Amino acid sequence: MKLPTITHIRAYSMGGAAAKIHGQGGGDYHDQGKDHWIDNHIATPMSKYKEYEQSRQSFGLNVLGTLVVEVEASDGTTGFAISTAGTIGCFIVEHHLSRFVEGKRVDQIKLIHDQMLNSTLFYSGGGGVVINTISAVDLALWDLYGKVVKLPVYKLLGGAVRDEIHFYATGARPDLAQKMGFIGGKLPTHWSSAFGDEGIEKDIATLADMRERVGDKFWLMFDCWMSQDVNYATKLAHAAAPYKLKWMEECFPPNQIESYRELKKNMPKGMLMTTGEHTGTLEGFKELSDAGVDILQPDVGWCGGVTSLCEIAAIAKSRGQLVVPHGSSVYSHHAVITFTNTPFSEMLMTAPKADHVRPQFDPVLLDEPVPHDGIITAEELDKPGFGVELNRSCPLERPFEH
Ligand SMILES: C[C@H](O)[C@H](O)CC(=O)C(=O)O
Ligand SMILES: [Mg+2]
Repeated sequence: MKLPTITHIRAYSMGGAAAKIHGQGGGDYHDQGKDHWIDNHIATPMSKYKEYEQSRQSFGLNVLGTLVVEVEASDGTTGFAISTAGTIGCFIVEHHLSRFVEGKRVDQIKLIHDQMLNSTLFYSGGGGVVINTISAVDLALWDLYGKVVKLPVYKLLGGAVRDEIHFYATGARPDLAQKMGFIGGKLPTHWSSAFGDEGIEKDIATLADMRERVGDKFWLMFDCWMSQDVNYATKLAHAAAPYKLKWMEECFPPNQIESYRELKKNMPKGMLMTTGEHTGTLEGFKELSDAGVDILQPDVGWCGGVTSLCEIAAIAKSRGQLVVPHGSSVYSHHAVITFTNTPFSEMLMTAPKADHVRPQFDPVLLDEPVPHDGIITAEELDKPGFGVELNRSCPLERPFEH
């Protein structure tokens, strides 16, 4: 089969600081409206500042907005993907990365990926918004390739190793998630090391209440969003053990490798230590794996795309660790269904009260599959590319046409 070449790459943004409209969700899933559980006094490294304690949006968590990358092939087929990078991402795509994409054949994804990573090293710092942007391009390329050869991405990656994906839910209401068929519920912690023992007592009270509601078997986890120090995390983990907490997630910022190593030594037996959603390099994941992280949690939209996610999964596999990506919907589903070390996956509950299942990237993707009774089947993923379409009724802007 003679494959077409890529003729155009285009980058659009929605929301973020550069936009007039906020609270739309999309690729920047933290950009939600008022009174959403995801912005209600979640513990963060900024919690120590009174004025930034209540809301993550107050310190700029939704400042980037959605980036949409669209690629077009010489046969007229288009592919696209989204991530969190907004207008900054648009600039990087149109003025820098476009040179590595346009003119290549649609199957030259690994070559383009390597060129994008190496050419941006001088300003990427090995992560952050540059890697988010590269991820969106990588995902768009996989989508295009799949649409050209009329195969779902998971088949291009080697095929499914299981018939269905089982999900746990992240949100404020694990008790409701249980009723919706999920296998577990991950709660955000609301208090950080800045609040000392009182913070621990308050989060344990929430955990105890949830344990009471969901019974003994349902998984409960804590997502600590980089808000702790080793001492606090150790105390919280031990206080949570009687309530059968399954794991402690992202207690520290991504580069505090020694803190993870120390916590791993201090954890109660059987409790898992997880992290990775803010790590953007292969080297970073290797260090986390070396430190004994039990579950690596890359975000496929922030770690270099599906191409990087497969490499990260291999690092975890080589040590008998799991890789359970951070949210990211279809972009994760197509990869994890091919991984032998991803026995379950995450559904991020973007409904304001976490009381029903809403597609994670609503409203930007059309036909985004969601779990029913906590499950998505391989069959549901059987559409070319990632099997989703771009919702063109969203207010997309193209600020840097090249
Ligand atoms: C709930 C967390 O603070 C964050 O918004 C999402 C996350 O880290 C996760 O799903 O994991
Ligand atoms: Mg997390």
